[in-house]
Formats: sequence, structure tokens, C-alpha cells
Amino acid sequence: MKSVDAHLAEILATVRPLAPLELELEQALGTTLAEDISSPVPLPPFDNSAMDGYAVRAEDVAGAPVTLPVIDDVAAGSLELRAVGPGHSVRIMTGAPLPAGADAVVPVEWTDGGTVSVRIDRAAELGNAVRRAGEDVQAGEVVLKAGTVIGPAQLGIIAGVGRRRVRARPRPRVVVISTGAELVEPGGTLAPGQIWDSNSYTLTAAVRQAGADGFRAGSVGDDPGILLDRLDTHLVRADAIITSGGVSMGAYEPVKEALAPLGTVRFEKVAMQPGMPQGFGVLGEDQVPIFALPGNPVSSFVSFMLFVRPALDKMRGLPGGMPRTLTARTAGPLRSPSGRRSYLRGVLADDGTVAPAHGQGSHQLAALAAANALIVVPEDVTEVEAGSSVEVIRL
Ligand SMILES: Nc1nc2c(c(=O)[nH]1)N[C@H]1C(S)=C(S)[C@@H](COP(=O)(O)OP(=O)(O)OC[C@H]3O[C@@H](n4cnc5c(N)ncnc54)[C@H](O)[C@@H]3O)O[C@H]1N2
Ligand code: MOO
Repeated sequence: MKSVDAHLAEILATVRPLAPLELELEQALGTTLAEDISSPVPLPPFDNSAMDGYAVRAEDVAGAPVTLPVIDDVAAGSLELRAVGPGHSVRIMTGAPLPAGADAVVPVEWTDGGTVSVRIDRAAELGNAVRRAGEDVQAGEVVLKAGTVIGPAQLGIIAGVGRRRVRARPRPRVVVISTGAELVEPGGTLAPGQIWDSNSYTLTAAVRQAGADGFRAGSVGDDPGILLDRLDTHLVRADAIITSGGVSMGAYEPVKEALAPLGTVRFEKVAMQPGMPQGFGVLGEDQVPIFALPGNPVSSFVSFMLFVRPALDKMRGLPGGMPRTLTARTAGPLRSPSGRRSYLRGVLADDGTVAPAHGQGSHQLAALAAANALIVVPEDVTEVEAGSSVEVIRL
């Protein structure tokens, strides 16, 4: 059987980072910068007030209480400013440019709030409540490096340095198709032998959580021809495709039957539990990667975490490796088949213990939903005693 590491290595050797595009700011959330972003101007661009109050010369208020004439009123965005001469004050709002001559701002709370003249009750030190030009960013300074994922705060600094567009690797578009004649859309009624399709929801959500755009293309039955048609429809708008089901040893395995003859998708057994049957390859002229995951719900989810997520990271221009593990202590005994790496579901507590879930079957959706970690049991270990140290992947 192929090892988990060898399967991931083959996937990572096949998928490539998506080509960068010029993206409008509205489209940039979750994309990966493909250029350094620098500021054309200092930020703030000018000295300005940090508070609503009065711009003064600090030396004029050193002997507070003092009363000064108010010679002007400046709001944020004011263009024409009168200089503050000795013994003068200007009423000023937060973000308004500091008038020439002023070197401190007295907050309105320290005054009587006058508009013609103002009584100042407390001295303000030189530079009090003044935000200096360039104290956030110098002109020409790089504020974000290529390879940074754009989140809300990163979007803020890009807009804050005046950029309308950025060069970035887009979020991969991933189409999710589930297969199986037994599947019914949630909300519909079950006939005998049917179940509701849960995998396409889990996988599409996992795609989105991995920073990509997931499109749920519904489910197809067990007909390989219909699956090929569906793939054909979606291939034009997909950077990757995920299917679930139809890859093992049964009489009706539409994914295997449809894709194996193409010669570009391999179906193999990977030495893991759950998730043993795996298909991976490329489709069409554009060599779109396709992940044919096993149908058991826990198997498809674990396969996503181990193989698809790192591949999506690489497509996004990020380092794409195995999920990080941390060391915990198992609260109960563990069993694992010989020669396969197990990913058991568990609940990791703050004290560093992990309680194995009671239902470890590949079909046990509820145990997966209650878990927050996968406990990794290496290939050469078949039993682990309670209290032993184990590696876990946080979910
Ligand atoms: N003789 C053998 N049988 C099986 C083997 C094997 O090696 N020899 N492998 C088993 C393992 S391990 C797995 S995992 C499954 C994988 O099967 P398939 O990928 O072909 O998936 P299906 O047969 O279509 O479905 C398996 C199971 O999962 C349920 N399912 C499928 N799709 C969904 C969905 N979208 N939402 C919810 N549940 C789904 C389906 O009803 C089946 O119960 O094969 C084993 N068998
Ligand atoms: O390997 Mo299958 O994924 O256990 O149920």
C-alpha cells in the first residue's frame, strides 16, 4: 500500500500555485499577495490631531488655568488653515491637520469648550494629542510582503496606502460533486435504502474554511456517463474538483469507472484509516487536479484535511505540508490496524488530554461532529495505552 506521505508528496508535486491576477480590492479578501505593497506617501500624510480640542502652543498653556482667543475652527478635511500665533488657539477636531505654529492639542475635556475664547484648565505637554506624519508608515516603506494572505486588516492597509487593485493569487475555485444512487438532498424525504447527502456540504464548507471558493455541484447517481458530463460542465470554471464516493471495490463505482480509463487519474489504496481508497490525478487540457475521495463521511473529511487542504495551500501560494501536530495525552486506550496510520477522532481538552470518541467508524458523522482533534497513530503501532503520549491534529 502507498504511504500517506508518498500520496501527499505526489499531490504536491502535481498541483501548482495559481497564476497571479490584478484584483480589485473587493475581490482581494483571502487571496495571496504576489507583490510587495509599499506606501507612496507617509502615513499619516500630515501632522494631525488625535483628539477633539484646541490646537495651541504648549508654552502658552504652561501656566494653566489660562484663557486664549479662539481664532479658527478646523475639522478633519479642512483645507485652509490659519497659523496659531503666540497666545492664540484653534478649535480642532480629531484627524484635522495641525495648523502651523501649534505644537500641542488640549482635549476639550480640559477646557470650558468656548468658541470665541476658551478657558484652559490644564497644561498640555509639547506634542500632546498630536499624531505625526509618517509615524505609522514612511513614504516608500513596504507594508505587506508578497506571500501574505489578505485578511480584513491587510485589506485595510492596502486601501490605506491608496491602492485600488493588487496583484494576487486568487482563491482556488473548487467544485464538489458527491456520487451515490442512495443520496437525497437534505430537506427531501428518504425512501428505504436512502440517506441524505452530507459529504457535499462538509467538503464545500471545508474548502471555504481552507481559504478557497467552494461550489457544491450536488450529487450524481451511479452512472459514470452522467458523472463525466457533470465534470465536463464544471471543468471550465474549476481550479480543482473534489468527488466523494464511488472509488472502492463495489460493483457500482462511478468515479473509478468514469476516470480510470482516462489514464490521468490513479486509484490506489493508501495506508491509512479511515480514507484507504483514494483517487487523484488531473483532468482536461488545463490539467485540473481532481481528488476522488472515499464516500464514507469521516473518510472523505479526513482525506480532505490530509491531502486536499495542503494542495489548496500550495495553489494559494502558501507552504503546503502535512497539518501540524501537537503532543497530547490520550485519556483512553487506542487501537489501530497494523500497517495503516490511523486518524482517530477525539476531544482535546485545555489540560492537554485527548479523549477518544466512542464511535470510530468511518460512517459515524456524529462522533466527527463532536470531535475537535484527530489522534494520529503511526503505521507500526496497533495499541496505545491510556495515559500515553500521542500526536494530534487540531480540527
Ligand atoms: N470490499 C471492499 N469494500 C470496501 C472497501 C474495500 O477495500 N473492499 N473499502 C471500504 C472503505 S475503507 C471505504 S472508505 C469505502 C469507500 O467507498 P466508496 O468511496 O466507493 O463510497 P461509496 O461506496 O459510494 O460510499 C461509502 C459509504 O459512504 C456513504 N456515502 C457516500 N456518499 C455520501 C454522501 N455524499 N453523504 C453521506 N454519506 C455518503 C455511502 O452511503 C456508503 O455508506 O468502501 C469500503 N468498502
Ligand atoms: O478507509 Mo475507509 O475510509 O475506512 O472507511
